[in-house]
Amino acid sequence: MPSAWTDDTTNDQSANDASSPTPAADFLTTEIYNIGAQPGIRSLPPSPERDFLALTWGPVVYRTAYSARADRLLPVFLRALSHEVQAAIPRRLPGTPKQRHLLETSYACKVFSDETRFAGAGAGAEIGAVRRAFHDWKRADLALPLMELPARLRVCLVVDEGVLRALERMMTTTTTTTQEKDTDEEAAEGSAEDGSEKGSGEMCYGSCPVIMVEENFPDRRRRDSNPADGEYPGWTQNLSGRESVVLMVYTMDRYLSRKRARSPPTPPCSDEDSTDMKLARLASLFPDMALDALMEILLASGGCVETATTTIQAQASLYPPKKRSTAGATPAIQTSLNAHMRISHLQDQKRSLLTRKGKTLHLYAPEDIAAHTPCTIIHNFLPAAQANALLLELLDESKHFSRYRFQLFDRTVQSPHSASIYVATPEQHRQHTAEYTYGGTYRATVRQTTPHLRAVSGTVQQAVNAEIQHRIRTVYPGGRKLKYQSPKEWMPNAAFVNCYDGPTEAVGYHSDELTYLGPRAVIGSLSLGVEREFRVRRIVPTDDEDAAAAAAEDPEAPEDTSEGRISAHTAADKTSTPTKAPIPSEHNNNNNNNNNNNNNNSRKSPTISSPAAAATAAARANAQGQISIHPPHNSLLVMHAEMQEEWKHAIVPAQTISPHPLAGNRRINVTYRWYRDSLHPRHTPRCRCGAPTILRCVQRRRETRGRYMWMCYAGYAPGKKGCSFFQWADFDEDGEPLWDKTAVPDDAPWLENFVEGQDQLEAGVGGHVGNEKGNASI
Ligand SMILES: O=C(O)CCC(=O)C(=O)O
Ligand SMILES: [Fe+2]
Repeated sequence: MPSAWTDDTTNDQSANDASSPTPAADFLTTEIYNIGAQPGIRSLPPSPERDFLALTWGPVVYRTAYSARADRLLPVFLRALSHEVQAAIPRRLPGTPKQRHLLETSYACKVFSDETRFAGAGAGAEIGAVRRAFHDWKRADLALPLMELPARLRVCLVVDEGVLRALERMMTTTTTTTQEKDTDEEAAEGSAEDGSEKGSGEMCYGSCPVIMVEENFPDRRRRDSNPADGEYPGWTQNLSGRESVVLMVYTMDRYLSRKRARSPPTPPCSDEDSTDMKLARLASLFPDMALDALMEILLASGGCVETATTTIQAQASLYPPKKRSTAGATPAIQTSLNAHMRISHLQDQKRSLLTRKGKTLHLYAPEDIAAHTPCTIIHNFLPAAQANALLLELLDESKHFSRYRFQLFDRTVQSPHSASIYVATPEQHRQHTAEYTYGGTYRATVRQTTPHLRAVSGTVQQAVNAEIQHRIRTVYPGGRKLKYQSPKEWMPNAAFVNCYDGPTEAVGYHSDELTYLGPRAVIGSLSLGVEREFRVRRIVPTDDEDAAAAAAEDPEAPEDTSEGRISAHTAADKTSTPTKAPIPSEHNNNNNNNNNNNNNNSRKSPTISSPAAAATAAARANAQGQISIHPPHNSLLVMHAEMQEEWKHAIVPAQTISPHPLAGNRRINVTYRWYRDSLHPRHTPRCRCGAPTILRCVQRRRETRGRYMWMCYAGYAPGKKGCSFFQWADFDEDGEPLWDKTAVPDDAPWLENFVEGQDQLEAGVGGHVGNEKGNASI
């Protein structure tokens, strides 16, 4: 992959330089950075093909000449083409040196070479074989959607005998006559450097013909590409001088050569129906098509059902559906499950069919993620420029991040990534460093929120509230919120920012600490930079496991502790061998009464965890298999109310990563959280060590499953010993703690959120339901 993307982007100047607004930056954004997030491409499983599509630009070439001479000339042609393109970059796509470097190094072409399929399919009628192959590669092999493909997927080049003959003539002429030096200095420099064979390096290839074939898919940005205009679907073919032909394809309004007569405008479609209604009409016309595909076509047709219908019919007649090729597919990876499954209330039952012991199921499509995990994902969440600005801001901030230390059995270890908490005010800063504890200690790195972090939190707040409401309507039993879930509007007032620098940085399986968020907490998680694997696995035992657990000695020991308290590896997860996670020892739940003040001394000390117990717990947690999500740059993952109690999540180490143009090897993740005033440490119980306790939920033991408890966590702080304090925690239906609030003085400062100008949020989906003490959000 492009070496330039591994450049030292810790240098702010270079990172900013890469995003300065120039034609080159514009090109990089539209043709590369945004491509990975395009519908379809973003749903491809990790593969060289996806990297090619998401990280490079350049033409797709079909070779139709297969003689010995062609074998010799094709590499010359490709080198010459690359040379032409490199030479044309500064002319056609001016930009900063960094941008130019990125453009130069991310150029890649893909050559299809298959004598049995393409031999002789050069020009004229036979070009149809190339068209069909090009089309099938995109539609059947890659399963890309119909619309809005990048330029390289709408134009292919054909190298036939004629093209190579012309090239050979030029080479002969060039080597036998006085060399006609390319007027373009850049071209000459490039050719000298590229090591081309003698004679090809300094030729002027501008006059070498190349066959260019365009597929005229409708493009929502071009009214005249509407299929209802009459000429759709169509292909055109050019014999063009090749100088910069590839760049011309990209730069000249995308499709340069098609001189189509403008048809009279399409009669306006009725716009009275809602999108749902239109979608329903399309679905009834094309019952075999997936709803998301229909939605994409509908959007690309400007919301017009008639246009969408014509598009689909034209596609169907030209390219009847072909069985999807499995060649090259990665085993055990599903790109989309929605052909088989739809969201319903039977999630668990369906998931159990999907995930199996020790196996990882990779999900990409948002509807699959929503159906089979406790998360929803929104791709392309922020405007691209805002996401990039936030990323750059946080990359800069990350030099202040720290690794937290925690006790792992008898060792003190560091978190395998760095992080910082962000809050809105100096008062909150004080509270987060001196009052809130995390896994038994105070956090050293707490920082005041940054401009972009703050600006984005309003958007996150709106989206998360909308997703919560949607989840309640479509997934939760009876269309009602879960027991203990807050009915109030979700209002983030702290952000945890993590930085994973390189493939080995990770965070092990954990659930996020509920101590200050309360039961059924929702968290908004924004991913920026490098795409990494976010894995989830369900920890609620199945009936079989219940039976086994009942017979076991240590039925309640969780696999690991709350967030971040896990070893620095998780390679174990990849191989299904047990994770070495610290285990807070079981609290004994035999005492199942509701006495909140009942300290149960029969609980073992939390520090007496052992690697063997961790292994058992990890193996148990692995029994139901795991699901892998791949949040791309600029995606918002909402961890819904069922997540923290019933699932664990991790960022697993990667074997390889695809560098991000701005972030290099780094991934930044922001989790927006809503700290509840009613769970401020001034309220929560203290243990016998005098330390604040943490809130946990019982999952393993059937009799007490779903109950919450306060427990001592001091034993997880480096060098400290904990006590065996344990107390049941009770909440009302809405997750508000049931304790004597009058005992707490009410003059303490309350939490404040980030967002200035609250009015912009009040229009948010789900309505403004009110707020504890009128907080605004982060
Ligand atoms: O980086 C991520 O996506 C997850 C981070 C996380 O789990 C956490 O901060 O608790
Ligand atoms: Fe987490």
